[in-house]
Amino acid sequence: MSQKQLDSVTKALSTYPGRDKAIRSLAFYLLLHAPGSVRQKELQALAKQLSGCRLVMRQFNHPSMIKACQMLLQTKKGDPIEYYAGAGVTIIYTVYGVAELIAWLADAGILALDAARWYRYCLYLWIGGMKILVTGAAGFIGSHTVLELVESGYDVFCIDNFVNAVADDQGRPVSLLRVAEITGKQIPFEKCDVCDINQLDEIFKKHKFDGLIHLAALKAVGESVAKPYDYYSNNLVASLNLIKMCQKYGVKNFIFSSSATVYGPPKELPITENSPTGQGITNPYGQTKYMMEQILIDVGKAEPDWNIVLLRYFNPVGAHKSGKIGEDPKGVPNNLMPFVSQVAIGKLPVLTIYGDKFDTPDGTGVRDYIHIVDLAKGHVKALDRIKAKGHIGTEIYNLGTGTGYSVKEMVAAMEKASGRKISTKIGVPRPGDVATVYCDPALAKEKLNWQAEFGLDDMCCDLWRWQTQNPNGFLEA
Ligand SMILES: CC(=O)N[C@H]1[C@@H](OP(=O)(O)OP(=O)(O)OC[C@H]2O[C@@H](n3ccc(=O)[nH]c3=O)[C@H](O)[C@@H]2O)O[C@H](CO)[C@H](O)[C@@H]1O
Repeated sequence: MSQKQLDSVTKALSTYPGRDKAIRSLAFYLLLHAPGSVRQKELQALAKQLSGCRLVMRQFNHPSMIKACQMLLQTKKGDPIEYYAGAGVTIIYTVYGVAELIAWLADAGILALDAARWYRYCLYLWIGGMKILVTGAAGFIGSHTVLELVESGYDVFCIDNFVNAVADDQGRPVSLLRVAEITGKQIPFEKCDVCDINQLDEIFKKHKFDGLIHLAALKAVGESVAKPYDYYSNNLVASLNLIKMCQKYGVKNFIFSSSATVYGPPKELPITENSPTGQGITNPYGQTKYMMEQILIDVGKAEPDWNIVLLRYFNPVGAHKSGKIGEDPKGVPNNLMPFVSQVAIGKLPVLTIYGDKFDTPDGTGVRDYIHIVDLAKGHVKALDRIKAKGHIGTEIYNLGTGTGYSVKEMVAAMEKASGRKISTKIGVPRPGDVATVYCDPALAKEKLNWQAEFGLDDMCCDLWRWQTQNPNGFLEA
């Protein structure tokens, strides 16, 4: 190539207005979506080459970058708006360039870092962080979800009314303070009851949310039977208020925390998203989840430009591997695993197994237990999908592992993780309990590129670490 040709190529590359945005975006798109593709290997190789190509092309921009910096220095005294705008853009590009270089070096095996994560950071820098309102943020699912959101580059704003969370002496949520400790980032929080529409309005007025994750709800199955009014009014009013605020302030991305309970007693196994819902739900808590699904599905039809994702959780257990956040039930736990770990640590004397005559291999109930961190990541993936696609309408996903374990298997796994004997006795079946529940998580794998990564041992070891490091939950903080 002659010098003249080289000069014109260099000039074209450094002045092309879109520069390599298209290549870069395509590379990230392929990296994020290739795992579900049949031509996964080829696509990933192509993505790597495109990304490498981007780095090479960047070199051509160096002279123009230097010139831009010179111009920036010259405009300093003249026009402050031009100066600060220029400085802002230069800083963003520099941060982006460094993140991308790290991603590429990790991808090439030169740096021992998680390349996918660094590519994701680039993507977030490029598109800009989305600001997500998280309701019920200080709870078990909330705190883990906030942590994963922050780690993935999302901006969060957290609200909680402390109905099921612990505050320190200054009224701050202890779980989210721990999340701040783990992530090294501040977690913005305001105490708010989602049923208080005026307070909610103030919050929506102050912040420009790009989406929300609605987790705030009363959730004790037995209590809901005793206090149906509280459950219907709290869970439904809270959700309706949020829908109203979203309409008023133009927030169009709504992730809702639903539950496997909407399927009622399963008619088929594994349960898919197309399995029938709403039949045989035995308690008001489950009914509120089902009703909210119906309401959101209708809102999705009336607001075609909204994105609504209904996440049907199976049985979340475990804790973050740091041992700093975990499930902190008030009083005697209703769910199996918090009960089991409290027996293991000696806070409770014995676990009553609710029936051993079910039609299962060992006679005890079988459930699809999922590690809380996997569950939390499902929310991030739902937002990633909205971000990547722009518009998805209303979608529903099962978040489970697809594997069922019995009560006896769970107790044995916890004995192994804790190294302690867990006393059990056989009781009568709990009203409404069914023999076996587990899901088919294939749709979430296909569309969200999400699947549970942690197994039974991780669930029990992480739960045990949380339990031993925090024998009284968040109270001693
Ligand atoms: C019908 C229903 O709405 N179920 C809720 C309940 O599911 P599950 O009833 O599936 O969860 P769970 O943790 O209460 O029980 C799991 C299994 O352990 C058994 N067990 C439980 C406690 C105990 O002290 N002894 C014992 O043997 C129980 O019979 C079942 O076979 O909790 C989930 C959260 O994790 C969801 O909120 C579900 O919506």
